[in-house]
Amino acid sequence: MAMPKGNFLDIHFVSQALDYIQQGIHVVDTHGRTVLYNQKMRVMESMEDIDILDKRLLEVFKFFPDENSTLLQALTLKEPILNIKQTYFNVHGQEITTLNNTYPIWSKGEVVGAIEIAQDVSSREQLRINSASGTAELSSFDHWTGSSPLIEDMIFAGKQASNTKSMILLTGEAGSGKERLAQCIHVERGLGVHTFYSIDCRALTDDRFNELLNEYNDKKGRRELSTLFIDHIESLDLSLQKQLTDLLADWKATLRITNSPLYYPILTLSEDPVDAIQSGKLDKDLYYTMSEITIFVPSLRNRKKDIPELVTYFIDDFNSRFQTNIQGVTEEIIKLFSSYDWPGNVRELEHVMEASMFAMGQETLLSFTHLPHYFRLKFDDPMASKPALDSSAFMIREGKALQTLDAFLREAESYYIQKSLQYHDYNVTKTADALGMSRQNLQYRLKKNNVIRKK
Ligand SMILES: Nc1ncnc2c1ncn2[C@@H]1O[C@H](COP(=O)(O)OP(=O)(O)OP(=O)(O)O)[C@@H](O)[C@H]1O
Repeated sequence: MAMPKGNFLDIHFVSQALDYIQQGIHVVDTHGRTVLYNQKMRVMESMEDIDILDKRLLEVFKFFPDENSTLLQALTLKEPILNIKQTYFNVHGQEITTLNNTYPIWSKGEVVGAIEIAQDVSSREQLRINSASGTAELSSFDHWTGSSPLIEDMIFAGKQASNTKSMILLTGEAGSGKERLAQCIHVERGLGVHTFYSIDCRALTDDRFNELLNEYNDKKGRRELSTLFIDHIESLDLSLQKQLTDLLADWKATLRITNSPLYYPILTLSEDPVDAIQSGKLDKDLYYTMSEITIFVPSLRNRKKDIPELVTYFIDDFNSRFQTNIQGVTEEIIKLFSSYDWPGNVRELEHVMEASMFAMGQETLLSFTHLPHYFRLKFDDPMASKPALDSSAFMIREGKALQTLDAFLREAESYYIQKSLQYHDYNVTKTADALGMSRQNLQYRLKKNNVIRKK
């Protein structure tokens, strides 16, 4: 490749240029850490830079046990891996299918990284049958993990709803367990393991939505009752929401006449319906049509009593998947987990547990040092859940082990940005100006560093 004159071919230059390419581009270094990730890839994998940059692939994506990432294969085999279709899951548990051409990158006779050029084929496979992993297992109320009062109320409401023929709306934050609850209701209704169909509305076009509904009609046939689980309604275009309103209104009208549904719709919203209507994301008529029975799935921060039970559940689950024998976690971990707010809910806890167990050697008790690096950074002091604001807090402290330079620099960055924001009365434009960066860059850093933005 011809090199331009001057000093402008830096990583930001390259990354901006890659954003114009209509195929997903993902570049990792020799450790499998992401160094470049273009706009198309962000859309295909529903991820932001902050979720992925500088992180190892296996910290971020989950692959089936017998499949390895094509990027990691290209790194270890030191040869191109061509035309491979790969299905995997992002940190939010979303299933992604891509068709990849992956190449090692060489410098001075050594492999220094790998580049993947990917095409999205998930949209062709958005009608999932059964659970995300494609296995025959569905969750049931008999094995629900968590028994806090809010969960008891939710299970009670779920069981009552299962006794009706009505459509059901599940609301709750991302990762709180809505799909899991939908599966429990399906099982409680006595429906078969292969009759739980799900459509994820994120990134669906008009045509694709209709195609999926037709595919569903073809697949479900007329013999066995099924659930049609429509996930993330708020992501549908308003015109599609109108279509969905009509479909659900027809469904209700048929039920009134025949008193026996052809299928059971269960829908989800990951936002507060009132906020979503006010912000113009959710059609009011759709909301009224689908909200006959609404069940709220509580966020993990409002039911921290469930954390020890969930931790034990994930240890057992990953022990059996990874063939390990981890016995438990230290008390410090439970205290620390209970002091944290879990914005990504149970899914975030699941990922933290998975990454921590992955990092363990022969030890049988999971402790602070096993937690993923990015997660440890949130807890300068294992008992604190907010980044330090006192200038002395991120300096060298007596009786405390030195942190790595990388961790120190991140902390310093977070501290300096926070102070600058306070100084400029939380005005992002003025702060960005003063710090000599674009507004967009500052916003990215605010997110990256979990900086608190309001007084
Ligand atoms: N009670 C639970 N016990 C064990 N695992 C759970 C529980 N609740 C949720 N999970 C796990 O957490 C992850 C997120 O759950 P789920 O997909 O049901 O959430 P969601 O609310 O539908 O998320 P999203 O809105 O992002 O689609 C899944 O891997 C799920 O298996």
